[in-house]
Amino acid sequence: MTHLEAAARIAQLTKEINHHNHLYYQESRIEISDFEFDRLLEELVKLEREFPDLLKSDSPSQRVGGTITKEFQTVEHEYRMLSLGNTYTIEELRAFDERVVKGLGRSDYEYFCEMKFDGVAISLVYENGQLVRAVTRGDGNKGDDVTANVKTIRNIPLSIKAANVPTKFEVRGEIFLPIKEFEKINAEKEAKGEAPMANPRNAASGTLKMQDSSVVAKRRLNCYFYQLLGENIGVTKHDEAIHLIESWGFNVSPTYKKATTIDEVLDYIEDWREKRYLLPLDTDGVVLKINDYDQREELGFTAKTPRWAIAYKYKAESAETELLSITYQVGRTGAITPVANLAPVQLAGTTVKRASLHNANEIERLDIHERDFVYVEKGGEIIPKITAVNPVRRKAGAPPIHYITTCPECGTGLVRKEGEAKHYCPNAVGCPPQVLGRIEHFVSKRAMDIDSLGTERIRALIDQGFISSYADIYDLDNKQQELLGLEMSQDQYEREVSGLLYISLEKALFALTEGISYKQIQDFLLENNHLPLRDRLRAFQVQIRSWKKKVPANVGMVDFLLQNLDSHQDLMKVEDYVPVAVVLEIFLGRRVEFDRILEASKKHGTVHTILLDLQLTLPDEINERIKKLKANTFQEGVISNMMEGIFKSKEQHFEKVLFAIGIRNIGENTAVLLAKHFGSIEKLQEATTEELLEINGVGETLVHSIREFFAQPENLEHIARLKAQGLKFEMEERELTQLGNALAGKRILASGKLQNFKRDEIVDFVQAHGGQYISSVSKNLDFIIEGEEMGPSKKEKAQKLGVPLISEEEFLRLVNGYEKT
Ligand SMILES: NC(=O)c1ccc[n+]([C@@H]2O[C@H](COP(=O)([O-])OP(=O)(O)OC[C@H]3O[C@@H](n4cnc5c(N)ncnc54)[C@H](O)[C@@H]3O)[C@@H](O)[C@H]2O)c1
Ligand SMILES: [Zn+2]
Repeated sequence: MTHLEAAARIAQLTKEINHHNHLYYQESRIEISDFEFDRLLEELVKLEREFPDLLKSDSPSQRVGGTITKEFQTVEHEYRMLSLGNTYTIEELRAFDERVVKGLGRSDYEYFCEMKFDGVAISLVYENGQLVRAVTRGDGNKGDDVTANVKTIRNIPLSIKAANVPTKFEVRGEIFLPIKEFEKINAEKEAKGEAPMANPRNAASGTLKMQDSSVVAKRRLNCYFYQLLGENIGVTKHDEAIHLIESWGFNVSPTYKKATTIDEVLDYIEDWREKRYLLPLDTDGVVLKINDYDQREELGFTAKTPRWAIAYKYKAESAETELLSITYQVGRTGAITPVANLAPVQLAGTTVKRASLHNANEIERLDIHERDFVYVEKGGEIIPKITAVNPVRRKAGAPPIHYITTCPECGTGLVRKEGEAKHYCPNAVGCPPQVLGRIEHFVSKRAMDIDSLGTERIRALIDQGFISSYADIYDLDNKQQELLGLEMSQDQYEREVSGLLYISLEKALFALTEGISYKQIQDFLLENNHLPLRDRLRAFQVQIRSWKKKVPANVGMVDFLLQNLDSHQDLMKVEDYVPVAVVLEIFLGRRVEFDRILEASKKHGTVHTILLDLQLTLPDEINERIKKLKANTFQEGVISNMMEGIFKSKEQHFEKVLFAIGIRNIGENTAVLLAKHFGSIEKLQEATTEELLEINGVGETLVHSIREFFAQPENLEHIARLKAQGLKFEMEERELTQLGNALAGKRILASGKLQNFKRDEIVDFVQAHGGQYISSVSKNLDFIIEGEEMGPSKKEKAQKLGVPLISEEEFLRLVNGYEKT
């Protein structure tokens, strides 16, 4: 490589690495795996070594990757927080060991092996036994002061009472989100239709940088400690330090081990290669450190890493498998997510059947064709990822995958907003998962608060055609009769391509027989599932005889089923299922022609709705039998409970209704602001852009959302219907004091001139959001809002007392940010 080529490549690598560092540390996101990232960095280091004159002091090879964010106070570290050199190969580990021998001039040293925890580095400073500061690694020299957030982590000791505690010391460790917790949060996010978080590490770093500690407290972050620093701390070896901090109450992972040779280190690495998946957190390797502090000092440091420690990183496991198909999921906000269905393959201790594909760009980038063999990898992410296609195994003539252009749920043409990678279904009012999302929001606690309408019930009502918008909820009152017996779940049904509805064989046999439990039938069918359908039914008759359960009646009913199946042979297409029409014919055959039953079973999704369509009056005995075909059904208690909740919700105040109708970007607090300001939905609808922008916290985006909402005729129709039902679309005469809880428990003072508030307005505003306004500077304050021309003496006092100052803008973001979470 020529000097010129090297210079160009170095510039390119620098740009790329800086980009990934920014994503990783600033935005808690990744676009490439750690392995790919480390390869880029390695290439850069190699080039810089070859062409030393091209090494710049601000090269990413010379700096610790993180940076400082402006939302937090910046604090200088007393001892620099460094990176670790890392390697993915055993050879390089041995080379490291040889360098240690050379550096020390002898080989009587010990290694201390620890797992490399994949979280966020943190430094805690204690003075006189009290936690005084928690700071992120930042750029290694300076970091963000995140003390308030760290204090919410339960197993971090706020004060330490022990005899041997030095007056001042620092401990370092890794903050992480336990995998279980991560999965729980993601499940909740998914249920709300929000984008899930990519992996526990990103989730932990994102959480740690939140502005509102009360939200941080709800996420159960945890921490493992692995370093003690300070003057006169009374230990000379790392293992002693670990035991000491453990005795002071710091959480230490019990996975550490001492080793006297590099071979013992390699054993440790092998030992944990698979076992690490059983740990409660993600780990990405092993760190080995020289145990003795004097020896560490002898070895010293490079610009960004110690020479006495190194990380061995496990390379993400990869496996090859066949792509079977791609499913396109529609989220509750209309976002489309493609998911690859794979031939099952073993990977990192689990069986993988699905992998995420993110978006259309990703499919294009990978150049996936139908039925390709693909490589899947489990990196930092919980859901495995397709990393590449194996072109050698591509089937001749396999067409490339074309991204869908219409919504798989409702058929509407998909759109893609500028600058966004995802496609969306724009049919917010008619697309079933979006309708579900909107109705869930409408009935939620902080909106109309109808808790008797849970997700499963809403889904049942939508699927069976009883509601298709939130306005329909208030018409259910007139349909109570039809709701009786509505099926909650439709798991026992299957629909065949022609549209015909099938029901599971066990449900059918359960309804046709008497005195035999559902469990007995299931067990019998499972044991005999090697037999073809007709033989299985005959065997079942033999079984009924040996059970001696109502033999003539039960055997006779199974005979009916066999006969009916014979006469409708053309309908039998789904394994382990029988056509609903064929079963119903046995019960209803004398009352209605088969063709009508058949037609109805093509139109409807449940036995309940088929029967409503047929409009028959049936004797109780038959009704009881048919009921056994259904899954959980709506009973009178459930219905009256639902109706009561719906009726009561009409009392909800205007601001709740305004929040409930789901205008994009209107959160709970904004709804209150708008309701208070305009007083009625008409006034809001008529408001000019200028009038809207005058309100604190209303920006262009919100104005656009409001316009968009009122431009849709369906929304206007829904509002008209809700109004007719008596919902409140205007403010009542009453004192409005409580706006929200964003500042709950916070003690706040504002100083200097504020842009958005007059003196008494800010007091009201703080109180209305649950905070307490304090009139003088004291150490009890959580923070001070720093206005223009804040008095210097006040400022000095605040800084002395360690009370954080935040700008007015940050303060507003705090209140509004809370609203959005
Ligand atoms: N995929 C991407 O886009 C991307 C971007 C930037 C960085 N990265 C990855 O992140 C890593 C970041 O590098 P880095 O400079 O933060 O160093 P590092 O994470 O490789 O190593 C240093 C850090 O390890 C942590 N650590 C965990 N367990 C430890 C233990 N037992 N003892 C000591 N430290 C322990 C500490 O937080 C320490 O700060 C790189 O290896 C790279 O793979 C990836
Ligand atoms: Zn759709």
